[in-house]
Amino acid sequence: MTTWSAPTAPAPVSATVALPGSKSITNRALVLAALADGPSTVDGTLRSRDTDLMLHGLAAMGTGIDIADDDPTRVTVTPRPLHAATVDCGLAGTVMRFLPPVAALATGTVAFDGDEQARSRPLGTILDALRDLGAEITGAALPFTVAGRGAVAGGDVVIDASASSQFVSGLLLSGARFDCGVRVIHRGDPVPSMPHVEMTLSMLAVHGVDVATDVPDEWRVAPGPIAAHDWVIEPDLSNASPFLAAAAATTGTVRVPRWPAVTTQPGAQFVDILGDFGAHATLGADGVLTVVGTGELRGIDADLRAVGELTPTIAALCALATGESRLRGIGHLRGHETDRLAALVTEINRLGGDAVELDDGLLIRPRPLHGGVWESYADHRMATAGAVIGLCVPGVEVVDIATTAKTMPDFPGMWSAMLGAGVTAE
Ligand SMILES: O=C(O)C1=C[C@@H](OP(=O)(O)O)[C@@H](O)[C@H](O)C1
Ligand SMILES: C=C(OP(=O)(O)O)C(=O)O
Repeated sequence: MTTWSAPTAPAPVSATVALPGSKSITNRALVLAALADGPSTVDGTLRSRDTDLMLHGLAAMGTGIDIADDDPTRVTVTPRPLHAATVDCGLAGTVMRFLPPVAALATGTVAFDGDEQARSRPLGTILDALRDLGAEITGAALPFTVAGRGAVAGGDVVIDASASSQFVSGLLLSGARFDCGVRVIHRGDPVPSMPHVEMTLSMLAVHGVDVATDVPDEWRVAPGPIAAHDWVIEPDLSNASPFLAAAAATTGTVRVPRWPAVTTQPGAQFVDILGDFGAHATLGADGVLTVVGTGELRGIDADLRAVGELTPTIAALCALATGESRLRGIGHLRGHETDRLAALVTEINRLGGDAVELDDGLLIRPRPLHGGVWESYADHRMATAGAVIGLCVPGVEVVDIATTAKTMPDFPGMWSAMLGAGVTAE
């Protein structure tokens, strides 16, 4: 077992942190570009495990993928007829939910598999939906195959997307290329991560796809071409969260450049959540977000259904806070990279904390923490949550810090750079 000694912050952090591109925007841009009516260039492409799996999956099915020699984040995508392939999804929800509808448009059988841990992530909903829409699919989870026939009838489909918004996004991203388009009707508990559905809708609109959203929990994608579009990818605001949390946790200052004034990324909502903890944030006219820790770290009561992927960072701050916190609306996190509710409770409590798993969330009470092993469960956000706690608690040993490469190419390097010369590794 290799562990990473999380560095404590000997002084308040003071740093400017430039984040690589958004995972969610990158993987949508790549799918839309592959299905478009001409070549598109994606600038600022996130190059990480999840996005490289998307690049490889699309390339395996026949899409032209050209990476600029002088800039690995500049990718030109040329749509070509899609054919039989093998696709590795790793542990990436966006790959396992966005590519099966693309594969159904291919001519030939596309075989999907992924990490052992990915085989238990919820997937049946979108595979059943594709069957209802005319695709031929074997299996209900990874591994499975899609016998593409070069076309999908499309039409109406009723799904329960309460386990993941990606079921909706996956169907909408390819829906314009189905013969009849697609009408997705959600029936069930509320769809989580709705900003990610908004992200899908706004990116489809940029590609000229007509989607009607006048009926709640229903999305109608008109059939038709997807226009090519050159993208410049925003920085990943969810991956900004551990760095911004560092400012709040150490009474420091962290600046993130290129913070978008308007965005569908759920990470933008972390700014208000930091305010609830007691930190101050300002967005300058130059696009730099500055978060300043005030020394106060209150407990919070928050419904995180819309921003579930921020939970590990938020729970780390809750474990360091002076008051009780209650995090709600996140039962679906049990189907993320790992069961994040169980993982957070186990790891916070192993360090001496007081975390309790609730039906739909977490209750975290203040209790002094001590050093110890922090398991990451192959979950990039569990690993970065351990780093946040380690800023204030000497002796935190994070297992498999390399798993952060799922969505960040060099988290340990960026973390050290943020801490600068004053770093002490315990
Ligand atoms: O569509 C997307 O890019 C994502 C949607 C969300 O998934 P869930 O709706 O499964 O939470 C989010 O948690 C994930 O990190 C990325
Ligand atoms: C839930 C997440 O990822 P995925 O896209 O694999 O679902 C996440 O990044 O927090």
